[in-house]
Amino acid sequence: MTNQLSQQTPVTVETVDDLAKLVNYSLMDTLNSDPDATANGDDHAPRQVFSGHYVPVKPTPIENPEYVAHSSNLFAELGFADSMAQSANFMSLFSGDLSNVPEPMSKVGWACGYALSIFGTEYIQQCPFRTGNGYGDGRAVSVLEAVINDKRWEMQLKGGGRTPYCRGADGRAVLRSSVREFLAQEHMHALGVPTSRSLSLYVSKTETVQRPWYSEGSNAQDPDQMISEAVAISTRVAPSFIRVGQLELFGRRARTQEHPQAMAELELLMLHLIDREYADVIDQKLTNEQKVLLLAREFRSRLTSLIANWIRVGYCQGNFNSDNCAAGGFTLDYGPFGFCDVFNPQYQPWTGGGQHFAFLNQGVAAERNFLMFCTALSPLLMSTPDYLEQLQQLVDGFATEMQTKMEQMWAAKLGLNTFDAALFNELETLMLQTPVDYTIFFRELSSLPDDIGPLKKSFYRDLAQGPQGLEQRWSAWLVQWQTLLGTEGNSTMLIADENADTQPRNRDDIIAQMQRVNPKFTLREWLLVPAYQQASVGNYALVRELQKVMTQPYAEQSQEVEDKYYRLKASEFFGVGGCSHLSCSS
Ligand SMILES: Nc1ncnc2c1ncn2[C@@H]1O[C@H](COP(=O)(O)OP(=O)(O)OP(=O)(O)O)[C@@H](O)[C@H]1O
Ligand SMILES: [Mg+2]
Repeated sequence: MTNQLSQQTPVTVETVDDLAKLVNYSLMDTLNSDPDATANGDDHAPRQVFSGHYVPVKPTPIENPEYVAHSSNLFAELGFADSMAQSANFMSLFSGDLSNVPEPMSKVGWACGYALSIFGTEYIQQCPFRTGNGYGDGRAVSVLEAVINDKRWEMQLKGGGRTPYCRGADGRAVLRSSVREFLAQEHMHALGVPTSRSLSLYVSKTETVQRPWYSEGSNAQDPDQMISEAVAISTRVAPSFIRVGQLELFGRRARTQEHPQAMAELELLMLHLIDREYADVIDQKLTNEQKVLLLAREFRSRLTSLIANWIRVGYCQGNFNSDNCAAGGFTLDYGPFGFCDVFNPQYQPWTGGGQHFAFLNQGVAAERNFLMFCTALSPLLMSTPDYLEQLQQLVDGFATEMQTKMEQMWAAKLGLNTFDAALFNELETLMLQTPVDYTIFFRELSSLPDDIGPLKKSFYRDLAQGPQGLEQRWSAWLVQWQTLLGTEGNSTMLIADENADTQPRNRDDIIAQMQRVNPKFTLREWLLVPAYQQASVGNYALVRELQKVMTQPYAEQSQEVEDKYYRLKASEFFGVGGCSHLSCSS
C-alpha cells in the first residue's frame, strides 16, 4: 500500500525506429485470429465474430492530431525520450496512423471480443445480433507489444476507430473522457494502486462527434442536450488487456461446445493470461488443471487487494462489470469513475450504474466478477472433480479474504496494526453524521492531532448543526483512537501501553506511515471539469498542472498547491450534472 516510486530506465528509445526494435507480438503469435477477418485489417463494420481470440484491424487515425500530453513518468520507466512524444512519427503512430510504421512493426492492430456479466448475471443479447458475438473492443485497438527490460507491455489506442465490435457506434472517444482517463491512470499509479498506464494523449483539431451532455449548471440526472466534442486518442499501456469478460466469452463457448475449437481456445487464452500476467507466480511445468487453480487463487488475492486499495484512496469504479475487470487484477476502464469528496458508502458517480457498484459495495461486485472468472475457467476442470471442488472453495472464501484485506486497510488508514471493530464502527457513524471529506479527514488525522480542531477542516457542516452531542462523541472517539495508538498525552515519544496494539513507535514514524497510506490530493471531478473545459479550447495548462500535482499525491507540495487542491468541494458543485454525477462517459 505504499507509493510506488517510478523506476527509471536509461533512455534507449529516441525514435519510432528504436521502438520497432523492441516489438514482439506474443498475442498475435500464440492466439487464434478470427478466420473471417479481412487480411488487410480494413474491418470496421459491425459483424459477428464466431471464433478466434482477436480480429486484426487497422485503427482509423484522427484528423489533424495535436499533442496534448504524455506521461513523462511512464516514458522514463520505459526508457523513452520525452522529445519523442511530439515527434511526427510517434504522434502518427499513437494517433492511429500505422501506414508508415517501420518493420517489423505491424501495420495492422487488433481488437478482442468479450462477453459481459453485470453483477454476476450473464448478458448475451448486448450486441446488434443478440448473440454476444458482436461484443468486444468497439473502440480500443491495440497497436503493438514490446519487451522492454524483460517486461512485456501492450499498447492500446482508446478511441482508435470502429472495429467489428463497434455495434454501430463511431469508435471514437472525446477529449473530455480522454483527459479524465489519461490523468486518472497516472494518478492511480502514483497512489500505489495497480492500473493500466497512460502513455500519450492527442486530440484532433478538426474532427468532432456528438455526445449527450449536461447544459451549464444543470442539476438533471441525465444529459439534456447533444454537444459536439473533439475526438482524441489516448494510449494506455499494460502487460495485457485481458478481461474477465474475455475469459467468459470463451468459457461460455466451451460450456455449450459452440464450435469444435471452443475448449482449445479457452485453454489457449488461460495459458496466455498466465504467460502475460502471472508468469512469475505460476510454474510452467504444472498441469493445466493445477495452473487453473493457482491462477484463480492469485487473481483472488490481487482482486481483493485492488478493491481494498480503491477504498483506501476513495475511488469508485462505477461500472464494475466483468468486461471492465482486468484479469491481471489491476484497474481498467476509467469511464464513469469518481474519487469521492464526502464519505458516503453509497457514493456512485455514474447515474446508470446502480447501487450494486457503489463505493463500499465494490467488494461484493468484485466477488461477482470473481465468480464469473471461475465459472469461465471451470470447463477446463471437468475431468478433475476434486479440482472443481477446490475452485468452488476459492469462490466461497472470497468474502472472508475481502473482509481481511478491508480490515487491514482500515487499520493502516488509522495508523494501527490491528483492526478495532468498535473504533471503526463509531468512526463510520461519525463520518456519516457530520459529514466529512474522506481525503482531508484521513490526511488531517495522519498528523496525530491532540484534539478535534484540525479535523474540522474536513467537516462539511458545523458540528452544532448535526445530531446532539456530536462534538463530544468526536472528542471521545479521538481519545479512544489515541489510546489504541499509544499516543495519548505524549507528544514526542510513545510509551508502550497495555491498551495499545503496538510496540512503542516514534510519533514521527506513525505520521510518516499514515501519510503514505492517506493521500493528500485526489483527482476529484470538480478539478477535472475545468481542465477538460480549457483543453477543449486548446489550453492544456490545467491538464498539465493536474498531471504534476496528482502524480505526487502523498507529498505535502507547496502552499499554493495546498490552497488550490486541498479543499472541501464547494457548495455550488453539489448536485451539478457532469460534476457530481455523470451519465455518458465516452
Ligand atoms: N464510441 C464507441 N464506439 C464503439 N464502441 C464503443 C463506443 N463507446 C463504447 N463502446 C464499446 O461499448 C462497450 C462498453 O463501453 P465501456 O464504457 O465499458 O468501455 P470503454 O470505456 O469504451 O472501454 P474500455 O473498457 O476498453 O476502457 C465497450 O466494449 C466499448 O468498446
Ligand atoms: Mg469498458
